[in-house]
Amino acid sequence: MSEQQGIIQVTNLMKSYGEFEAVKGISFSVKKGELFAFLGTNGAGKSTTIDILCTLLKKSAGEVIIDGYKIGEGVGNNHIRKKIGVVFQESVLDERLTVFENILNRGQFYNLSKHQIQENYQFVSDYLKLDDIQNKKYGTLSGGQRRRADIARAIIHKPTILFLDEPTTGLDPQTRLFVWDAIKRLQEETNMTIFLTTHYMEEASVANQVVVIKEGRLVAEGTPNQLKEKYAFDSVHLEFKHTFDPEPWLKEKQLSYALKNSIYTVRVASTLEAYDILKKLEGQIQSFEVVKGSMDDVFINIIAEKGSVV
Ligand SMILES: Nc1ncnc2c1ncn2[C@@H]1O[C@H](COP(=O)(O)OP(=O)(O)OP(=O)(O)O)[C@@H](O)[C@H]1O
Repeated sequence: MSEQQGIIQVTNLMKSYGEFEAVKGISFSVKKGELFAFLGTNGAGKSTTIDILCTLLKKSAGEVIIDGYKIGEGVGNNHIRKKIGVVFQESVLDERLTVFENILNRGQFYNLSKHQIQENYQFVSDYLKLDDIQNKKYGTLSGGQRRRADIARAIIHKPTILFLDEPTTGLDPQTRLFVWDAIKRLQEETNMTIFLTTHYMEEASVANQVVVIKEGRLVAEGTPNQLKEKYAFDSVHLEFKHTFDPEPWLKEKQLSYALKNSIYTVRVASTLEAYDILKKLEGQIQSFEVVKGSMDDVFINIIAEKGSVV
């Protein structure tokens, strides 16, 4: 496998559930060591795709190559399973066992020696800070503690690729930051490839590569910056004094705008252009806010089929 080819290569992947086509021929590639964000609305086909990439679900058509091995052919699936770790939306740990016992079991599943499991346990405990929960039964843990244990279990065999299906959904902001920090450290310090689905756009904004799918089709891909350039824009939100009607002025200046709840959202090429508008309309403005284009805009605009909101 060359660096160019990518550690994950998906070509024209399709999956049908009976008559229903959940994944309709998607192609993309993930480079080794990158943080890859796989985005889409609910029901877009993200979990279906992840389940296929993790060898848990059979594809209907197309080709998937992971770490040089084809899914569904020869020893491909066995090889792939040893190379990947998976954190599902739903937990798969045993509620009656402690965190340590759960992780130990998983290590034995991979035929790791006792010594190797101990060594790897230190490694995962360092990243997920397991000391305070390792002797607690999984069933008694809070949501955030469970997530730490889930990720620890998924990486006890030090996989090359870690699949994370919405790893931070439902966590409080502080726990979310902790889990996110552990994921980023794993990527940066161990060169683990991270394949992530998330509904949090601030997480996607630090990915190396982003792919967006909609109704089973790939609708956009690129780096966060490339996508922001294409689908997001800076804007200035303006509320005017009641005595002033801004529409003739905005039209004369050929500015693109939208009006909602008496707030005008005016699209600008840069925050400097916003400054220029504010200066020109000084005296007529009740309040204002200058807003930088974000990954949220990117997502909303892509999903709305490139329709811009102003
Ligand atoms: N076992 C199944 N049988 C029939 N349809 C299914 C099955 N699993 C998923 N689907 C359908 O396939 C589509 C894609 O589902 P999938 O769970 O892959 O979406 P998703 O992008 O992961 O959504 P979410 O963000 O809500 O997790 C949905 O319309 C879903 O209802």
